[in-house]
Amino acid sequence: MRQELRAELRERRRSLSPTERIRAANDVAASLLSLPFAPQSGYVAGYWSTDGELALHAWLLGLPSNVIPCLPVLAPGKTLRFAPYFAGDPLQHNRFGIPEPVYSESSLLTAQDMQLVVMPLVGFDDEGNRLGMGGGFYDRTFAFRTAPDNAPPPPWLVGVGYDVQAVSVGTFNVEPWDVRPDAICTPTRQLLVRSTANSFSH
Ligand SMILES: Nc1nc2c(c(=O)[nH]1)N(C=O)[C@@H](CNc1ccc(C(=O)N[C@@H](CCC(=O)O)C(=O)O)cc1)CN2
Ligand SMILES: Nc1ncnc2c1ncn2[C@@H]1O[C@H](COP(=O)(O)OP(=O)(O)OP(=O)(O)O)[C@@H](O)[C@H]1O
Repeated sequence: MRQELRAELRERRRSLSPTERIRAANDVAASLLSLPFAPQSGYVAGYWSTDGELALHAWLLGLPSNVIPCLPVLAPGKTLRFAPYFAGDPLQHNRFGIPEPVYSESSLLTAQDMQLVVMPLVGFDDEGNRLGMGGGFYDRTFAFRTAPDNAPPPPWLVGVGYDVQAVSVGTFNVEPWDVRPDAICTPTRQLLVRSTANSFSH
């Protein structure tokens, strides 16, 4: 069921016009930069948009100068690590054909090193539940944010997608391993699931 829904939602985001994409990238950048927990220093991670994903270049350009942007890198065990990336740095394709920075093992950063991570959405609902590409990469990488550890942020996790990726609550089942983002930003909405490090919301 998740697979059919993913196919439909991926098709929806691929079919948006260039004008809609440019506007969405600017609006989401403003939304991300205005989050109550937007970091002023440290490492943050975005993603290199593919398959119609909402592009993050406008957000990257607007980051405070003490913030170091990173991109996800495929790591052993179907997890992610992160490598600093600045415009113009060399890239290489991973096994999904998604560009990653050309990195040395020793320069890789872990999930715990990040202040904030933007996670691409395939779908989401009004309770802030997230549907991804289906690899479980983000879920595995940030499993320490869910039971039994329930570690508080950072990293703050923020889902990003277009408004057409919204579905009603119950359209997809939430699984025990699903990591719920702390916020979801779309071009028109900023859904705060949790906005302080101390408060747990359900
Ligand atoms: N831009 C971006 N980068 C990302 C992710 C993402 O969702 N978006 N990821 C988020 O997890 C990780 C990669 N996860 C992925 C999981 C599945 C597929 C994918 O295209 N699967 C194909 C078929 C599988 C295959 O080629 O073996 C498909 O579903 O059609 C791509 C990336 C890390 N980097
Ligand atoms: N913490 C975990 N430990 C082991 N396996 C996991 C974990 N989290 C997810 N998985 C596995 O990953 C698979 C895909 O999970 P799911 O459908 O939730 O992916 P997704 O959140 O859509 O993808 P992604 O996180 O890559 O964007 C599931 O079959 C699940 O068994």
